[in-house]
Formats: sequence, structure tokens, C-alpha cells
Amino acid sequence: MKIALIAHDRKKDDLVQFATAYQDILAQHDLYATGTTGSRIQEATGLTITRFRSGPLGGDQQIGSMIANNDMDMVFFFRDPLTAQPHEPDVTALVRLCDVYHIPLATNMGTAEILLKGLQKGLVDWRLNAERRQ
Ligand SMILES: O=C(CO)COP(=O)(O)O
Repeated sequence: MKIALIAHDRKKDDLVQFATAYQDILAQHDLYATGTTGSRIQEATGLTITRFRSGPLGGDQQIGSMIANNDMDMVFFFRDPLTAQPHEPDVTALVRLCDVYHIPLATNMGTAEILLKGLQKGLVDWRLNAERRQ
């Protein structure tokens, strides 16, 4: 499975904590992240992560491009609902593409835990068998 990990600045500690707690599961998958989030998780866990640009510099759009190419299976995007982002249109676009392509998306820790436990139990395997859409 290809999994994207993204967090806004005030949510990065949460995502690092999450990735640390579940690193054994995450290590079994191909991980992608926006620039700064990826660095933080790599430092904390040693997980191998393909890093894109920082979110405000296009990283959200790079991950969105993978989704549009049906090349991403799950997204953990810990958004900060209390801080305006300079690249808000990119944030909205990424969430929208997840909905367009039926990509499981967790935007907070509560959903993230359920999603990852579901992944571990094989509940998301339908993605691997699904017809590739273009
Ligand atoms: O801004 C982001 C998501 O919208 C995240 O980008 P960084 O991981 O580079 O901080």
C-alpha cells in the first residue's frame, strides 16, 4: 500500500507520535510525505519515506497528483483547523481528490487509529484488487 503522511505545523507532534506508535505497521508499506512532515517522522522513527516539497511549496499538489493517477492508497493528513494556511486551496484540493477517488483519509488522530488498525486487519485490501481507474 502507498500511504501519505502530512501534517500542518501545529499537528506535526501528533503525527510524529502516531507514526512512532504505529511504526511497525507503517514500515510494511511505501510511505510518502510532504517535506517537513517527512523529515520529522524520519528523524523520530527511522522509517524510509519518499519526501515531496513542503506543503506551501507544492507538496500537497504532488501528493494530489499521485491520487489522480490512482497511485496512492491511503492519506493521513492532520490538518490544523484553527490556523489559516497560505496554501489553503491546495489543502482543499487534496481533500477533494481523496473524495473523488475514494481514498481513505484521516484528518485527525481518532480516525487515523481506526484506519491504521483497519489496514492491519486487511480491511483496505480492496484497494489492491480494485480496477485501476485513469
Ligand atoms: O503544509 C503542509 C500540508 O498542507 C505540510 O507541509 P510540510 O510537511 O512541508 O510542513
